[in-house]
Amino acid sequence: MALIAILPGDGIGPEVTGEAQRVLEALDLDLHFEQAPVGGAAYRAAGHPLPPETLSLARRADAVLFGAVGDPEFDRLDRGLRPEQAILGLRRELKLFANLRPARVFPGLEDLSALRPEVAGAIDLLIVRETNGDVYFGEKGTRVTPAGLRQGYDLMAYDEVEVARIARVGFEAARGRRGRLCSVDKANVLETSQLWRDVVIEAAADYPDVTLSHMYVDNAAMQMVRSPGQFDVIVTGNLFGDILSDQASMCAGSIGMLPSATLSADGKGLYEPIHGSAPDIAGQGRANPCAAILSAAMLLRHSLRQPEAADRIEVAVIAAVANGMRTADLGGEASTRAMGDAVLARL
Ligand SMILES: NC(=O)c1ccc[n+]([C@@H]2O[C@H](COP(=O)([O-])OP(=O)(O)OC[C@H]3O[C@@H](n4cnc5c(N)ncnc54)[C@H](O)[C@@H]3O)[C@@H](O)[C@H]2O)c1
Ligand SMILES: CC(C)[C@H](C(=O)O)[C@@H](O)C(=O)O
Ligand SMILES: [Mg+2]
Repeated sequence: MALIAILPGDGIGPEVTGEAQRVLEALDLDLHFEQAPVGGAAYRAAGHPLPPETLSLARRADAVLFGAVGDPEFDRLDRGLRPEQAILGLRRELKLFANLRPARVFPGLEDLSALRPEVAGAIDLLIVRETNGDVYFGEKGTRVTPAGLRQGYDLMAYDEVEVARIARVGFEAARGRRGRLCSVDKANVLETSQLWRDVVIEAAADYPDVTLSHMYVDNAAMQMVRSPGQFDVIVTGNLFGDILSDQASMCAGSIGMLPSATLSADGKGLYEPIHGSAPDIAGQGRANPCAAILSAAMLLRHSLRQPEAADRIEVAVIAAVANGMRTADLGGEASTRAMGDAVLARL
């Protein structure tokens, strides 16, 4: 029996993970679920966004299904106590450094893509985002400059081991797809990126079958809109990957459709939609649960080694959407629950 930790979090997190759990339960796979609070919900209940009990459940579990964290009520809290610290803490504590964010247009959603119609169908890419380093985890704080000005700072840093291991994830992913890896950096300006580029080139020696290219992040953002079909796998740092993946979601149609897996070297995995807690629609039953449901499929594929079950979920989501099931973000009026029902009906 496999233990799945369900960490619903805030806002629409519980709404979308609820549907993802229903889908997992329907597959009859001998899974056991344990739930724990995280983010603002955990701060409210236990005074900390990532309480020790929640972290220890995540450690014990075979995989973690995560909703979203973030609550405007806590926006003025100290950084260390903000709900968002919970997801950063989980990524760091469980050494989840490799965040996989696939983006493709689902059949029937081509019209929703922010791209020109002639290129909308071409987007089918995987962003491999590093999630243990970069400005997210460098030294940070506020201080007063000699001129008496308040100053905030966040150190951007990557060491060669961190870059080499995410590069390898990118090369391996490209090898299993169309054989093209684009490393996205800002090597014309940043020391971090120059090291990044050197280390990626060194790693390429082990992957002669993969075609490696390099692109500055500003150009990459533009190229993704101009000609998305040129990208197969993108490997990039924490901050650039965060931004590019939200952009990729709208190229594909909606942020409500993009799942993710965040993996460690020892096979641990946390699975979550790329979107946040969406306070503007929370509690209304209007959120699209597809990203969470597709994250559950990634959980089956990567952590539980159940590719057939993962395929079943993905096929069911594709069929539900192709048959016209539309939540508000997809231009329709279906509720979160109705979308979950439609997927369940097609499993
Ligand atoms: N991994 C995470 O837990 C995560 C990710 C991103 C943002 N956040 C947090 O979430 C909070 C809100 O952030 P934000 O508003 O910048 O981003 P967001 O992704 O929560 O929402 C952006 C927009 O997309 C819409 N949206 C998002 N998910 C949707 C879905 N499943 N169905 C339909 N519409 C959807 C929202 O309604 C909103 O208009 C913040 O506290 C932020 O820090 C958390
Ligand atoms: C909530 C925030 C810390 C998080 C990130 O920046 O990694 C989110 O935007 C994401 O994409 O998972
Ligand atoms: Mg993000």
